Amino acid sequence: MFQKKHLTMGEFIIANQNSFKYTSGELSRLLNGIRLAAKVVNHEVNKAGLVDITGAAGETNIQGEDQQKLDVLANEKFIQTLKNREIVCGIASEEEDDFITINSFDENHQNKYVVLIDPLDGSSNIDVNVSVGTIFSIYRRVTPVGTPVTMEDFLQPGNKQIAAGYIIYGTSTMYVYTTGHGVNGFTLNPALGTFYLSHPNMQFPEDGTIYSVNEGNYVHFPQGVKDYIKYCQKEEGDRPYTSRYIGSLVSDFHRNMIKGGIYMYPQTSKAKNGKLRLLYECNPMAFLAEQANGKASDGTQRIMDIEPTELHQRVPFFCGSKNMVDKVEEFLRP
Ligand SMILES: O=P(O)(O)OC[C@H]1O[C@](O)(COP(=O)(O)O)[C@@H](O)[C@@H]1O
Ligand SMILES: [Mg+2]
Ligand SMILES: [Mg+2]
Repeated sequence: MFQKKHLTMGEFIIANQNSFKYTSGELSRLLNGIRLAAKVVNHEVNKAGLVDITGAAGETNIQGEDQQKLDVLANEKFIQTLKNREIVCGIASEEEDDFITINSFDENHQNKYVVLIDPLDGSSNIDVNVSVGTIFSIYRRVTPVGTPVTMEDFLQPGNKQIAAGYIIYGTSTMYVYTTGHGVNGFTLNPALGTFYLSHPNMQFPEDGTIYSVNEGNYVHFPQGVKDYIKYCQKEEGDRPYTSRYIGSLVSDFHRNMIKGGIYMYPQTSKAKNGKLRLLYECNPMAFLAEQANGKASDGTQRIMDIEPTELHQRVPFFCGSKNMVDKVEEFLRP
């Protein structure tokens, strides 16, 4: 993998597209399409508060959540940009009840890729100027080219992903992705509008000292999670660990990947599958975690081996430094 620092993202994609099994330039164009939409959304996010793009949009999505104006705007920008790139045959989004079929310009369903997207992650942080993100997951279709895309193309296990990544709109804007050859991070130079390779070959430290969980739900957690949190807080060895929870999955994951830590969104007595969505939150973050020497599980099994059954299904999520995820699985074992 060619990872010379300060390469532009465009140069990096071209330099490395031969490491990709189906090299035809289509995946490169798809990754570049996401980069374009990310810049448009970044521009909007940066002026949140100045112009009327904060607050609720007045609609609820299929999850029963109030859609924020930026959820809707980001959803539109990514869908429009991907539609125009003549590569995608279908898109599924957190903000769309059902998947969207995208036909090729020649009307013969020639496109090969499906994209699953969380257009704006960390919606509860939009209005309070805390970092948010976008998460994406890419698969090759399983139904034959020349036919319309079907649900089967979206309900693939995470271990079939060909690429995944996120954009973080934070103190700087970064694009972090994998195509199954490690994880690389690119930082946007806002003056030039160009992403540069700033974080080559990102790796989770095997051990960490940060745990990220919404402790406000503590009383509703399974006993094993409660015991693990107590373990993190115990004065012993390199503990107590530090509690850090931003409330944006992308941002908590990003920090933990750099510093070493674990992010948890467990099941609760109120939500037996937790909150996070398997297809466009947990699978892409799990692919990145594993490619960065980390680990992701639902407490008992590998996230990427879960056979999906629904577009918006939720799963408990434990993700981060390998030894920390092993430890919480130990506490969760009956
Ligand atoms: O407020 P809670 O219940 O702790 O949930 C926070 C979690 O929910 C999310 O906001 C869910 O994602 P969306 O904002 O895309 O719906 C995660 O980013 C975050 O980690
Ligand atoms: Mg999300
Ligand atoms: Mg979202």
